[in-house]
Amino acid sequence: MTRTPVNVTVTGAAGQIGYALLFRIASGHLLGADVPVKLRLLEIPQGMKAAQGTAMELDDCAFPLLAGIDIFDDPNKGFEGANVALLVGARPRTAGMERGDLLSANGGIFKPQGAAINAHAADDIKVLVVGNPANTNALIAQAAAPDVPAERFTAMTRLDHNRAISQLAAKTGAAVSDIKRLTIWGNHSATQYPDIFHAEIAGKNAAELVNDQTWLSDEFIPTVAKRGAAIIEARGASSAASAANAAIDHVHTWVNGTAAGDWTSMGIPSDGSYGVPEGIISSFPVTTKDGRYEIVQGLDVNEFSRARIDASVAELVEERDAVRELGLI
Ligand SMILES: NC(=O)C1=CN([C@@H]2O[C@H](COP(=O)(O)OP(=O)(O)OC[C@H]3O[C@@H](n4cnc5c(N)ncnc54)[C@H](O)[C@@H]3O)[C@@H](O)[C@H]2O)C=CC1
Ligand SMILES: O=C([O-])CC(=O)C(=O)O
Repeated sequence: MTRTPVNVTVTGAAGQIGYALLFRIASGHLLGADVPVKLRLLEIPQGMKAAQGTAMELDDCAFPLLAGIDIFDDPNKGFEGANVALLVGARPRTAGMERGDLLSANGGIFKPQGAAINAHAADDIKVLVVGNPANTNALIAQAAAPDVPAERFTAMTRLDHNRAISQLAAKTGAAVSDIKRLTIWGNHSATQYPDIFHAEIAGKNAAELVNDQTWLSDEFIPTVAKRGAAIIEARGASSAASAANAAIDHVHTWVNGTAAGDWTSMGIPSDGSYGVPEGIISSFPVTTKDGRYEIVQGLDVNEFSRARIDASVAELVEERDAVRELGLI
């Protein structure tokens, strides 16, 4: 093992996504089978004991790539030297909580974490926000980190992307590996828009192959957009292993690149492409190479897609305005 270990900070390490995520990071799935990692686990004081228990289990796996584990309840220490930060810990919505309350509670988490990243992370820091509302939490963290290039703050829509591929494969009988160029646009919420108009199945246009507008409008889009709620209903707990898997996919693709002829979906600060207001953290089709991403340009957006992208972006604008009013950005 000759490479310098990469420092990976994971917040919410004692939570259910954390438990599904840490073992895969330590076994090399996040960055590659030849990249040693040092884990920095960040929790709140009440989560420290459980995080220590998870660290004991990580030790017990004797992962050859795991070069160390440290556990913190202070973000300034947790993000020190971080090259990759996975912001998973968040305040869940509880009964009677309004959306404003949720944004405000999460502001109390993501603002100080953004500031700690600004002050202490490595120069090449890459941030993925998983904790909900992921896009707006990413915006809050990014606004608190003015010295870090804004494009390093991303939000997770890869779970939605993977869910959409799986639903499309089930409908068409195709293998998931034959499906390319699917896009999630907008917010990681029920307004998101999974777009198959540019997707390809074994090289053929997916929308033309499916040729079923009713399925698209009444089944595919709502199934993907409301899958999180369906999992909660079925499992009695929110998606954890699939969310952890998507976080691994997001960072792995960001660092190692998209395959030729394909793209992925990431929540990223808009540069104004496709009419999405600049600065909003919205999901786009992106290609990645050498640790950088670029929005896929020049796609025709039909009327059906335009209305759905606009609706999801309008929700993001509302969330941005709400956190602005709360003084969080
Ligand atoms: N973007 C996406 O696609 C998805 C996002 N999520 C979101 O991910 C988040 C985490 O989910 P779970 O692991 O299931 O929740 P969980 O409740 O099991 O774990 C959250 C953990 O975060 C910790 N935590 C809370 N505040 C913290 C802080 N300030 N610093 C460090 N740690 C903190 C808690 O102590 C807890 O251990 C939730 O917000 C959930 O809604 C879940 C699935 C998919
Ligand atoms: O809805 C939730 O709380 C979990 C989530 O984000 C998802 O599964 O997409």
